[in-house]
Order: sequence, then structure tokens, then C-alpha cells
Amino acid sequence: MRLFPVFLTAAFASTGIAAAIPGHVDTSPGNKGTASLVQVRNPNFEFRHGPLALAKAYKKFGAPIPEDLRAVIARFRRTPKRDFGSVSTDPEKHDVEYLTPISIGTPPQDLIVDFDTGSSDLWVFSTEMAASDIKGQTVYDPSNSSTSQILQGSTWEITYGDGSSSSGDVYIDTVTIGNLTVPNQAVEAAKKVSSEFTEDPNNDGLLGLGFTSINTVQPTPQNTFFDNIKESLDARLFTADLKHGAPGSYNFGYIDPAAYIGNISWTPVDNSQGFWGFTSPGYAVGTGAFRNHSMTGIADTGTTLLLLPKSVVSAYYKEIQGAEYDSDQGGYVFPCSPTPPDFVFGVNNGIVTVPGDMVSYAPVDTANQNCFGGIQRDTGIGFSIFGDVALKTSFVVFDAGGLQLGWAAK
Ligand SMILES: CNCc1ccc(Oc2cccnc2)o1
Repeated sequence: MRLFPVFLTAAFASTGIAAAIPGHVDTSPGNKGTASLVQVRNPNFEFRHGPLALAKAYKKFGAPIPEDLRAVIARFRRTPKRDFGSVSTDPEKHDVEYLTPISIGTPPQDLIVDFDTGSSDLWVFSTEMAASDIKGQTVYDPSNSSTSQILQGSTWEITYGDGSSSSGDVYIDTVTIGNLTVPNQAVEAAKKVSSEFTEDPNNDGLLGLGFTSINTVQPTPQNTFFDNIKESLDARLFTADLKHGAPGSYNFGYIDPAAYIGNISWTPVDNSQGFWGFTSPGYAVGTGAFRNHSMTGIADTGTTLLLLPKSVVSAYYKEIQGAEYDSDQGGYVFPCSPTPPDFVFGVNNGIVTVPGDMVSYAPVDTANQNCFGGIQRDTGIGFSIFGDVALKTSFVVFDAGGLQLGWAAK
């Protein structure tokens, strides 16, 4: 008779079904008989989620809980006291930006926008723009939404780190991301956009996930989508799981334990400038020693590259044969092969590793001989920018409740 491993037996026992050990009890005196247990349902036992019971059994006998079982429990345990949601985000070529679907208005108008933790305006291409400024983008048409209301007298105007800009007026309308809806979200309709946006055909606008303090609507700044929804979420946080050349996700209101490995390194956020600001304690190049070197910057999903202090950037490229600052290209360029060394930066007492093959951002020539670096100088900005090159290596928690950033490997 194949006995269940003891803890599995206990597991089934804890599911309210007594484990049956076949045999027959002969109670006559002196008999050392076999035993038989008639299965009876335990009337007082509330049915427990099977995996939970199994995990309980593993724990009871000191067996490690397998990763897949842990993930199932996490999903089960997240009994939504309140809301939570998830949406997929896809990289454009060379991971230059990540585009995410949203719906605006009634009936819903589906647009694809750039979620940007480095700004705080939700603005979209609209029917109020000149046709010549629209090249392939999907536009929001407030007149086609029964729930849109103009925010009388309000305007907005924004310029981004790469020099791109846009401006327009403001509507209040319903906005849905995944299964989360804000019925009265400020939707900034573009009347003008700069050429960088016109020439970016798949990007219908930006959804700011920075702090509302830097929303540009005048005379009254408007809340971001996250600020409008966060009090109804299970937890006042969202996570960014951007990937290199593959779909990733933004989750709202929960941390998915199946999305990362190891521990999350937490670091306090300085939101005084409206950004997800933090200070990294230092860096290492490849397998070299860690160098203490404070780098104060922001976690910015809307910036493509990792922009760091000039001294750190030159220390990194010094380790790459043939790397040079090419003013024609506007940054460091180096031979695409061999793969450059990893770049490691500190987050509190943890580290984040940017693999060498992610430092090679994109070839600068058709022969793919030389590559433009994913790590470049932050000169003139006033702080570093931990953009997509840094973020896509990690699972990142933007925790407004705890005012902290969490970085984990994946
Ligand atoms: C690619 N240029 C147009 C464009 C797409 C997204 C943005 O916006 C940015 C640019 C830089 C930093 N943060 C947001 O500009």
C-alpha cells in the first residue's frame, strides 16, 4: 500500500476529508488487526482552499512551499478588500517607449498611451488638433462621448525632457485602465503637439503617474488617474514590470509575488519635485567593487535611457574597449560586440543589475558595428533619470502609501 507522504495526507485531512487508510479493524481481544477508517465529512469544517491547505501542510512539516503554490495562494489571498487591476504594456522598437491601452468616454474610445511616472498629465491626441499634426494616431473625440464635459476655462501645456511638447484644453470624462474606472478623470485634449509626437504613430498620448503637484492644468491642477483611484485600491501603490522586447504589465493596488524573485529592496521617495525621487548609494561596473557614490534621481518610465552623473558614466565606459563620447551621435557609442560589462546600482542595501546586453541600446549604423549606449550623462537635468533601461531589469513598486520605491529582480 503506497502511503501518502505524511504531510500530503495531513493536507487532505485539512480539506475536511479524513484520509482513509484501507484495512479493517477487528476489535476482538488479542487481535492486532489492520485498521479501516470510514470516511466521514467533517460537518464543522469550513472548506479551505486546497492550495492553502497544502501549503499549511508543507509548513507544518517544514517542507518549502513551491513557487507555483506560493503564487496561487498569493492570488487567492488577495481577496480584494477593495479594487486592484492589471494592464499589459508593450515596448516599441528598441524599447524606446512602452505603450498601454486605456479607454475614454461613453461608448469607450480605445487609445494606446505612454504611462509616464515622470509626469502627471493625462493628455491624448484629439479631434481638436490640426489634421496635419496627426499621422496614424487614434484621437479622442469628446463630442462622441455622452459622458464628456468640458472643464470650462482650463488649459494645459507641457514640455518633456527630450524637448517634445503638447498643449490643449480639458474635459472631464470616464477613463478605464484594465478593470479600474475613474468616472470623473481630467482628460487633457491636445490642440497642438510637437513633431516628436506627430512622428510617433503608435503613441496616442501620455498618462502621467507622477505626483499631482506637477500637473500642468491651469487655473486648477487636476488629479492623475492614480491619485483619483488610489483610495479605492487594496493598497495605494502600482507596480511597473517593463520587459526588454516583450510585453510587460502595470498593476494597480497589489504586489504580485509571482512577478519577482528574491526580496524587494525599499528606498524612501522624495516627491517634493512631483517625481518618484530617490538616492542610490553607488554603483559597480561588471564584477568590480561597489563604489560609494550618491546618485539622486527619479524613476521615470517615460524616459528611455538611464541618465547618470558624468563621472559615473565615464567610469563605466572606461571599461569598454573602443567606447567614446561621440558628439555627432550625442552620447557614448561603443562596438556592439563583445557584450559590455553589466552596470550595477545600489537601492538602499540592495542592488539592481543592468545586464551588459541591455546597455547596448541600439546600433548607430546599418552594419551594426557600433551601438549607442543605454547609459548616458544626466548633464543639465539637475538629477539622474532611472529610465526604461534601468526599470526593465526589475519589478518596481511605486508605493504612494508608504512613499517608497521597491526594486526587485525578476
Ligand atoms: C519619443 N518622443 C516623443 C515622446 C514620447 C514620450 C514622450 O514624453 C517623454 C519624453 C521624455 C521624458 N518623459 C516623457 O515624448
